[in-house]
Amino acid sequence: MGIVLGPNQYGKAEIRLVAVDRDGDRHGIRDLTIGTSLRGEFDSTHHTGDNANVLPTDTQKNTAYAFAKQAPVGEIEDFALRLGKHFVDTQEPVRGARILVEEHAWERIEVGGSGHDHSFRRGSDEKRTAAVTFDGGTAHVVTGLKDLVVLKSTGSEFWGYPKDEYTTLPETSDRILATAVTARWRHLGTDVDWAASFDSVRTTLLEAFATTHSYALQQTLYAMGESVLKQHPNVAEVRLSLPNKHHFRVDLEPFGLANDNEVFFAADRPYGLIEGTVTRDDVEQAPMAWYSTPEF
Ligand SMILES: O=c1[nH]c(=O)c2[nH]c(=O)[nH]c2[nH]1
Repeated sequence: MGIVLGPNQYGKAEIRLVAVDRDGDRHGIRDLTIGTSLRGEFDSTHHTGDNANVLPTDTQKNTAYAFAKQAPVGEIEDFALRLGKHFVDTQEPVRGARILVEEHAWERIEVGGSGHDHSFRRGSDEKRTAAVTFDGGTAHVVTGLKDLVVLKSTGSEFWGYPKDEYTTLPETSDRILATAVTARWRHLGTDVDWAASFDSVRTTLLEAFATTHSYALQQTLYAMGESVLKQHPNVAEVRLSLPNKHHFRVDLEPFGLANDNEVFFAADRPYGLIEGTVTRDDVEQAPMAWYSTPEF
């Protein structure tokens, strides 16, 4: 029986980078959390601790900061592509790079009816994400968003499920449906207007959530993914992770009050977790684009 090293990668996780665009009095601010992971010829360090091929994770972190100084960060997909290509193209033992970026929102503080030049407040928890994989030839770009919290106060049912001796959940034809959307979508190619594409996919996801009369969060998930693929020919597949943020109708009978779906208890855990991929059946799958992507 032999023991061998399996797939491995290494890099710096959660590099916190804030870049201020000081071009003029009206500053811009970009707030990113970046992860780098390198794959390649790293057997020696694992077997003997010979680090001749190991570009330190500290250097990887420094590279992200230096790149943010040398050129505007731009769209996070482009920034990730630049970083990934740099590591593969400049370090001979590095055969592949995976760069993860999460962008945190800041908004200008309103003063006297207009946004202040250099004072900001943190926006919502929603993050825009990019996951770029580059193997020296092909680059895969997976754009996404996280923690987009949405709720429908009606237009959601859940019934017709199997019941056994442990089932207590009452069937319902009217409930609150709420979730925090994590979605990632893989682009075909890299010649994309990332900002416009992101806005359009996000709008599509929200519209599909709002307009689908839901009999299950699973059905809503599929409708959201299908809608993105129908409206975006450049998107090959969509992966969604939807926690079912349960809202339980409070029993007000003890107080002699009817509760016509007006008062709910918002439970934070446990929650149902509905996950799925919606994909075109005529595109080549790209497992490397998703390798070790968080949530999927
Ligand atoms: O939309 C739902 N899907 C489920 O699978 C499920 N399970 C459950 O208890 N409630 C719900 N709701």
